[in-house]
Amino acid sequence: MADTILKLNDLSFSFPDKPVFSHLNYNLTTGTFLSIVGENGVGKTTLMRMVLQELKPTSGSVEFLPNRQAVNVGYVPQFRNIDMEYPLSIEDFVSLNQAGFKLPWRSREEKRRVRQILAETGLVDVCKRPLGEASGGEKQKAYLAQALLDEPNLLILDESTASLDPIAKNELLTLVKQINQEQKLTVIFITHDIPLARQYADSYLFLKPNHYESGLITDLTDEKVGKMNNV
Ligand SMILES: Nc1ncnc2c1ncn2[C@@H]1O[C@H](COP(=O)(O)OP(=O)(O)OP(=O)(O)O)[C@@H](O)[C@H]1O
Repeated sequence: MADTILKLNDLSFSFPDKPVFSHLNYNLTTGTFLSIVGENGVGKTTLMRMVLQELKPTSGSVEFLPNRQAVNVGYVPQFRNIDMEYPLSIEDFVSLNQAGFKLPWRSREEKRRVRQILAETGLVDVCKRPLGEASGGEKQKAYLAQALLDEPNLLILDESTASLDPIAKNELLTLVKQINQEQKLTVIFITHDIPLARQYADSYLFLKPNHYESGLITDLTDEKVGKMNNV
């Protein structure tokens, strides 16, 4: 039987003035590309904040398997524009996630690892460019590379493709899908874009206020999306 990396056990969460979701149960299998979908404000980011252990469940639990230490979570945020004057190059920005990062005293091994990640993410040719001058797609790849440098086995993409053009969206997700398949990296992709989820994900978790549904992405038909939107 396939291994589970993350379990949501009867998970409920409320802010003091707002219940967000209740009694959520989900088993995430190692190596799955899961898409979490649902309208604005339904609680997708709140759920990820619990996985990142920034928020504590009101009841229930988030369980990492086989144990907390075995799961290294990487996080790629939503696209944020970076000031043109931002001083670091793409390479130095990616290196920020390296333990003991001290420019320019990185060890040979640390430099080799950064080079390897830059190659994996297709950033070698632009790595000396100031991050502020990079395109939107290159900036998101730099965030991805930064997250991958720490060798996560669970990667969260939190609306990371929102506001990218279709070519950059597909480039980023093709790259993530390739790493997901080659290295069995488990991926949680939060998005509003159901066609994009269908193109790349294996499974879905659809959140609605007081309701959720999950399954294989092939079962997320237009009819089901319509039904979910009317719940
Ligand atoms: N710190 C907070 N205090 C109170 N309410 C909050 C707080 N943070 C978020 N909320 C509310 O909790 C609900 C869930 O927010 P969340 O950001 O998780 O939704 P989301 O599904 O990620 O939305 P979006 O797709 O717009 O990013 C929203 O109604 C939001 O306004």
